[in-house]
Amino acid sequence: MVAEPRRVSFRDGRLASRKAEEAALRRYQAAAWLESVIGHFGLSRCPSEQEFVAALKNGIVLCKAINKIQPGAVLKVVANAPCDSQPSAAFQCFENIRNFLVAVQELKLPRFEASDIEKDNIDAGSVGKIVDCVISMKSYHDWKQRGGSNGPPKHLKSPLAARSASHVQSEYVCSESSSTQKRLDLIETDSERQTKQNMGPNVEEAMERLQKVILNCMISCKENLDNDSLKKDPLNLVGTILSRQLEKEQLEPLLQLFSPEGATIKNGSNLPIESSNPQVENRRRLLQAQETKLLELKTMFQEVKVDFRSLKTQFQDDIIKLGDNIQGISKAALGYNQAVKENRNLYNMLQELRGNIRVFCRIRPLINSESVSSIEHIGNDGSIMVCDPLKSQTTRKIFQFNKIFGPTTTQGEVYKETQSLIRSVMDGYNVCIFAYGQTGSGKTHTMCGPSGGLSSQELGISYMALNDLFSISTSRVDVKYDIHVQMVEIYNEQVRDLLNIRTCSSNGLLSLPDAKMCPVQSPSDVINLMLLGEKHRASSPTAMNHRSSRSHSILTVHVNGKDMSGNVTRSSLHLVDLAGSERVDRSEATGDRLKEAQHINKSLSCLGDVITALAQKNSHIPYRNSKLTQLLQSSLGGNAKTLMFAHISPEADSYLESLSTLKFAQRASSVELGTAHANKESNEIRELKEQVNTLKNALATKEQEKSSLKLKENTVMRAKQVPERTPPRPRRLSLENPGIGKGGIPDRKGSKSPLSAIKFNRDHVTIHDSIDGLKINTMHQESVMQMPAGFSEDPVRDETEKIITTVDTIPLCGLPTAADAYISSKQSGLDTLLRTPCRSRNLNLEVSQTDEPFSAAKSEKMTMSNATKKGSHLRKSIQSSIGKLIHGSERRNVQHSGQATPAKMNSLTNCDGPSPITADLRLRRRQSLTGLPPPPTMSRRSSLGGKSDISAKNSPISACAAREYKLLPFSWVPTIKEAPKHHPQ
Ligand SMILES: Nc1ncnc2c1ncn2[C@@H]1O[C@H](COP(=O)(O)OP(=O)(O)OP(=O)(O)O)[C@@H](O)[C@H]1O
Repeated sequence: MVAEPRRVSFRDGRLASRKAEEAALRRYQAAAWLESVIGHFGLSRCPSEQEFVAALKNGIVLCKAINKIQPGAVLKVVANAPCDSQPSAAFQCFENIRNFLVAVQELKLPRFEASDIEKDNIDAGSVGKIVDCVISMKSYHDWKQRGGSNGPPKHLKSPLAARSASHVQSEYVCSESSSTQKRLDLIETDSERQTKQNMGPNVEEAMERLQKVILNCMISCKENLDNDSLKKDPLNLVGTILSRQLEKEQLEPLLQLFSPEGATIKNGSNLPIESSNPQVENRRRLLQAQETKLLELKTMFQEVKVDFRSLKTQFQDDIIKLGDNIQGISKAALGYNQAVKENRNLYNMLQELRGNIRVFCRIRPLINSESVSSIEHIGNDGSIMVCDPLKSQTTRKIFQFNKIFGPTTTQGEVYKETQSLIRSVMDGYNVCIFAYGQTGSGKTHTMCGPSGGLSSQELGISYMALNDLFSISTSRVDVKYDIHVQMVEIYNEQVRDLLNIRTCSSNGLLSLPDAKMCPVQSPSDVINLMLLGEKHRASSPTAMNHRSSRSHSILTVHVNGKDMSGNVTRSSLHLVDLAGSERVDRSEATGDRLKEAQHINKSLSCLGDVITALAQKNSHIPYRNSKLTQLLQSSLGGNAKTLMFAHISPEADSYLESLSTLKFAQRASSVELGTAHANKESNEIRELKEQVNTLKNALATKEQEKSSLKLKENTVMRAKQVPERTPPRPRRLSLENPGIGKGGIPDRKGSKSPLSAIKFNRDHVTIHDSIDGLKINTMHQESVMQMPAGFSEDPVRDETEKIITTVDTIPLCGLPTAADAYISSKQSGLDTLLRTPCRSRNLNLEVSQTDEPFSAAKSEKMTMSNATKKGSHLRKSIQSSIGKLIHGSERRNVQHSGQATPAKMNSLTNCDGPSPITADLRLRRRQSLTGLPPPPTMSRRSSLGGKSDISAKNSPISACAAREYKLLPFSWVPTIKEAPKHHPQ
């Protein structure tokens, strides 16, 4: 439809300016009223249309105003909602306006449409409606203030409409506009009034609305506003106007209302317009507005959706990247953790190799859960951070140990970490575990469990350790274990047996000879013994602990194992529950308790001194300052594996004690004990020991017999009283003098004999193999905390250890096995045997006679194999040698030497008969003894009588001497090679 060009006349111009004036006047009026009601809201006194609309756009002012005149009209005013481009803000504004309009409607005041105030390009009509609404609110307000008298307020419409309602006095209406108003009043004709009456209240409202619409239409269609047309056919005029307007606004329902018969009024396009209820219409409009809004929102939503999608993609990309990064970081963290773990393992290994005292720290739970803890952090790597929470300015201190157990750690978890150490007892290691810490910090809890608590969860380390030892002993079917238990306490510097109540007498070494050694067969035996021991242990209540141990208790478990092949292990496990250090002011100890506390503190201070001295590697370690340090000496300075549990009370008021414990523990962890050795004894060593023992006994018997023989001989001689004395028998000399002094100890001064050469040889060999084994035994002996001699060791072993200790001091080099053999034999009487022809022990010594450099390993190997193969043969030969020594004559010896055993046949061919070498050696020996050149021929008799050496070649002593020469250092060997030259043949 093409719009008709508008005719602009002078009158139109005047009217427009008038209308503008009117509108402005009303706007000012509305603004002034709003300001008077809600206060200044940023609008000038004479606002432009734009300013006016902008100030009311968010609906806050309007809502506030209507709430003033009708409190609670708008329940929810969305404050501070600038109607910017934000959808949420726009929606809030819309909410305000909508609520306002609903309230206005409820008050039956003229209203405008939400779209009127939201329009970006405002028009006069819309602003006019808003102004009308405000002015009507003002009227309503005035009416209410007047007490609601004189009927319901008349609402002033737009300037023109206001004039038409001429009955209503308006102070703001200028007198100049009266003529115009009069003209406009024609709108409300008599017939109209009649219609209004017929229509009822709804229709009245619809009429009002229609008036408004018409007015707007008239404003925009000014050409029709001449008196004649209005007077002639106002209905027709209005119809025309409306039909035009309808094109624009589609106000069919209103037009239908306007029709007096309710008949259909044709619009410009002659289409029927359906009648409608104004409320429905309002709703429809509202709906439309909302739909529009919804569409906008939909569009916005679509945009947001797109944005969201892109954000989602971006987010997913970021997540993937983040995942990759996290994976990288977690890999690095894993690697780091592994490195830390390896580091710790290596550190622990290093400590183990060095033999450091291992230190575990255990923190007991707070007794009063409301107290403040001084433990700030417990690290997985064995670090602990403490601070004094009672001081505002406190420095944090960090300590590092092998392991930290927090307050929630169970007994089982603690034992798990200790298990490997305890298990090594079964492999022959000495182990010492001691619990240290202030009174009440949980030492007894760790070692023995809580008082009376013997459930599997609560058992202390001691019980669990013994259980474990028993389970290992039953699982190892090839080893037979004997387990014995001792339990003592140090109470006021006295050592007391807890399993057999009496005070142990202590010698200078503070051994426990009197402590009862109880064999145990099962864990229940142990539990019974421990309960007995704990019952006897001194404990009393103090202010710090209701069951304070007043003594140091030491539970020692001795484990002796023997396997099928006869290998033996001996080890011991010391489980020490120290008494706690205490500040007597805090423990409130008096009388006996005070005395106990003094002794406890003194002995712990001595322990501290020992630890410090060990840590500083001092030459003097003050073990003897207290009974405790004396008892722990082997564990602190020996070859044992030692573990210390440092116990901490986490309470803030125990901070100083905790700090002192941590410092002590740190010092202890730096103590290097040296590598621990297993106390293993092989079967071979044991056999050798047995042999030594047998030989010792044989020697003793022989000595006895020899002295009795001598006695007999003297008696016979004395009885015969022969005037011509028989010349002394060199044979006797040869038996008695060389090498053997009184009591079987070789005469070292007789160095002219080949044995002296062996002595020389011995001086140049190194202790090896079996000597080492014996030495280990010595160390073991030292580390067994000097337990009762009767129980732990046999005399032979003691003897052997003495021997080794003596030998140890002699600088030796080369020929280790020879030295070993010599040393063992010399002390046990074997030196005599060395001169006998049937000593398989010498087999290995043959090796040294070759020109090739001596191979220690070869020799060792030979020694081992010989020792194994010829074990029984050795024993036989020793026995026969002893027989010979006691009874044998040279002749028999010669004969005997001729009857070589298979072993001898193999290896001692040179010794078995007269050979050039043996003859030569004999000659040499005789020469060395007599200093005379050897005669060309000598009878055997003369040899014995010292006159002739004929039979010397057949002498077993010579034969043996020949072997002994072969044992001598390399300087002897060339002489042997030269022997054939001097051979009488
Ligand atoms: N890890 C723990 N979990 C639960 N309770 C504990 C723990 N450690 C110690 N306790 C409790 O704390 C109290 C004191 O412990 P305990 O008697 O073992 O200390 P102590 O160091 O041996 O003291 P004292 O040196 O005076 O003998 C006990 O009641 C014990 O049950």
